[in-house]
Amino acid sequence: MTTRAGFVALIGEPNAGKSTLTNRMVGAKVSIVTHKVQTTRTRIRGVALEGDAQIVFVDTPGLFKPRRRLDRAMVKAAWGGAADADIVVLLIEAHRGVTEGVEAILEELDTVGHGRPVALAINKIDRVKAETLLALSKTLNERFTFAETFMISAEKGHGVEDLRLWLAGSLPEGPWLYPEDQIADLPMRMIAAEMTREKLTLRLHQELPYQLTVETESWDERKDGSARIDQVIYVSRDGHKGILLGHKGETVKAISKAAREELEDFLGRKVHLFLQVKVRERWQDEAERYSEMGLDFRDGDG
Ligand SMILES: Nc1nc2c(ncn2[C@@H]2O[C@H](COP(=O)(O)OP(=O)(O)OP(=O)(O)O)[C@@H](O)[C@H]2O)c(=O)[nH]1
Repeated sequence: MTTRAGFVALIGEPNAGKSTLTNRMVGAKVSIVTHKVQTTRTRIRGVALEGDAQIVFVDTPGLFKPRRRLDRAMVKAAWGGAADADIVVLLIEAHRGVTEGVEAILEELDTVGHGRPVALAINKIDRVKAETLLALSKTLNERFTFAETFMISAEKGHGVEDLRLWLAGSLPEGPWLYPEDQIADLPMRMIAAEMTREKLTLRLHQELPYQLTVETESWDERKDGSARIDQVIYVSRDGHKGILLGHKGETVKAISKAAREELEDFLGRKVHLFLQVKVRERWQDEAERYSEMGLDFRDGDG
């Protein structure tokens, strides 16, 4: 049997739907999805099987103009993902069209995309009329030579199957890169930290979710089959700690409960989750925090 395998990098502006698409392709929740932008910090890979092909998705952080060290490291990781991939898929939001951000990505693609197929996936087609969609596709195809164009709704699933089939057929021939039952190569402790961060993002308002980071400190398998997971939430100010804890610790308790339930669902067994909030004024300047997120601290040098 001839097998195919390779890496597919999903790139696009923050909120384009990269995580949603990865999850739909993989069929399991490996990358966190929220309504807030820039939720993906690490290069999360999901592995999908399609016939004889194994498609490894690199779900990159959204591309945006970096200002802070953390932002710069995230954008660097995103372009790094695209440069290493066999195929690049550019995700565009149908209702937003060719924004300044999209224009900047296209310019960068002229160099990075060189030599590998770049497919265009216009996402969120459920939000626009057919005429708008066709006009957008025409404009984009005049601007860049895409290998193929797909109109999809990552959320509703429209067009996703076509994209997956095309990717499977376009990957290079070769042995599979991961064991068949593996859906993500992120260490479980990192996935667990991402799940807690997702709950924090959903629960807290405005800037706060961007001012914190979550790390899994320890993971103990217990004799009764359950797991004890200890996580630390780093915030940069005392005030943030107060908001996070809430009245009588109610906020953090609710977050912990939601994260635990999702972890139990994911692992299919009982979980004891312990969250601790620590104030670390300059966590964004600490190299160790970056490696925990799968980022390179030096990439933030600007
Ligand atoms: N209407 C509609 N909404 C969608 C579709 N796909 C994704 N979304 C929504 O768009 C928002 C962003 O989706 P994500 O998958 O988190 O986007 P992302 O590109 O991974 O975002 P970052 O991680 O911030 O870069 C979420 O609220 C999704 O539910 C779609 O096909 N239609």
